[in-house]
Amino acid sequence: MTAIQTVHVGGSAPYTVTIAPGLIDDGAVLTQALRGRHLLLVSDANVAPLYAARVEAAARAARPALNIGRFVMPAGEHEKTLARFGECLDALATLGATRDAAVLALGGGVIGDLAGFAGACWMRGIDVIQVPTTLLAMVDSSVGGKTAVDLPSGKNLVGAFHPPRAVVADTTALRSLPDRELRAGLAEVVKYGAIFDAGFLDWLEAHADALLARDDAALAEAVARSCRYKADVVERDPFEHGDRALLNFGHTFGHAIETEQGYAGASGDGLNHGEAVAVGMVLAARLSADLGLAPAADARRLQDLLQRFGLPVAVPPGLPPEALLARMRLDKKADARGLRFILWDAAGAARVVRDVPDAAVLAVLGA
Ligand SMILES: NC(=O)c1ccc[n+]([C@@H]2O[C@H](COP(=O)([O-])OP(=O)(O)OC[C@H]3O[C@@H](n4cnc5c(N)ncnc54)[C@H](O)[C@@H]3O)[C@@H](O)[C@H]2O)c1
Ligand SMILES: O=C(O)C(=O)C[C@@H](O)[C@H](O)[C@H](O)COP(=O)(O)O
Ligand SMILES: [Zn+2]
Repeated sequence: MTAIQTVHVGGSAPYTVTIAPGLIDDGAVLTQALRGRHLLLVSDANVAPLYAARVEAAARAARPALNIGRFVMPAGEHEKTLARFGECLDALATLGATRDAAVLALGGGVIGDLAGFAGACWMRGIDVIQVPTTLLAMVDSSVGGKTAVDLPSGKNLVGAFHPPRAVVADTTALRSLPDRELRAGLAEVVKYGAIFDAGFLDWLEAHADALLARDDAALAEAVARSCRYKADVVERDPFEHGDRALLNFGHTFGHAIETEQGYAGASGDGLNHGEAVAVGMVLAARLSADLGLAPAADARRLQDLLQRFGLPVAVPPGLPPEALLARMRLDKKADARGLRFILWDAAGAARVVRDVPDAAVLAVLGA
């Protein structure tokens, strides 16, 4: 029996992450933050048939007067676009959503980011309830208030910080998740160990088989621990002026790969976000070793763990190092002084590093 777990995210707009089996049918928890009469459920074409009717029924049972609309879009990173964002806003207009309305994001990180951004923009900001259904969304994207859509020129280039009013993670939703997506989520779980806590890497190594076998208790613990790491840093630094940037470990490389591949992860012709981050973390760890900042053994340890989780650890063929470096210059961590990298001094101890020579970056990219 897996118990209910809660993680409090403090700060000026506090909220609770509730993690337990069965929450998709729990109207009281799903609607805990609702203030008005309108709710737009946003989901994708894979998730909606599995869970949307159950969420709607539970919400209606708890709040019979609720006027619920539904916006369902095609699945995949290549759909996290301004055009779909516009359609989501149109759905809010059709619903007649007032300023006390809420958006409920039911799905993975693509839905959470896009619906969250719609919530941030509709009438300059309405409430957002995140109901993550992928491991990646439970451990990372549903928490922290980063919302965005992609442009062809770069990942998450249009977005806003807009914290949710509640996060409701039903761990039984992970049972229908494709294996590939489970592994992608494990990449962001590994990230917390890599940047904050080598002891968590020990735990992941010890529980790798249980996690891959979708053992309920192991998954629930991985979700709750990950949310705690994220809540801690987001609470200290909600707008990424400081150490929240550490959550971007592996992302400067990973985002460049995703963008260069045209966000083709869903079709299998490219890496998805978690996979690209896995490659990026290995490159960041190698770069740290090449620069003499960290032991090469720690990079090998990270690579071994990611491989054990079935994740890619090398740049896919056909992506020229120079093209990836050019993509990285439009990363949100770059500023007028140039690129900033999240590197580490050792496993569990990440930091921001400037003035990394291009040659060293190109070398880990395979030039
Ligand atoms: N805002 C943040 O802080 C943050 C953090 C990490 C990642 N992200 C973003 O999240 C996105 C990646 O999220 P993702 O990995 O969840 O991808 P995703 O949303 O594309 O979901 C992956 C796939 O799983 C399917 N799916 C989702 N839940 C399912 C379930 N329970 N059963 C069956 N199928 C299911 C989806 O339809 C999709 O095909 C990227 O756009 C990334 O940039 C944002
Ligand atoms: O919450 C954060 O902060 C993160 O960086 C989490 C990342 O896993 C996530 O992919 C995020 O969307 C990347 O942010 P970006 O600012 O580089 O787009
Ligand atoms: Zn990420």
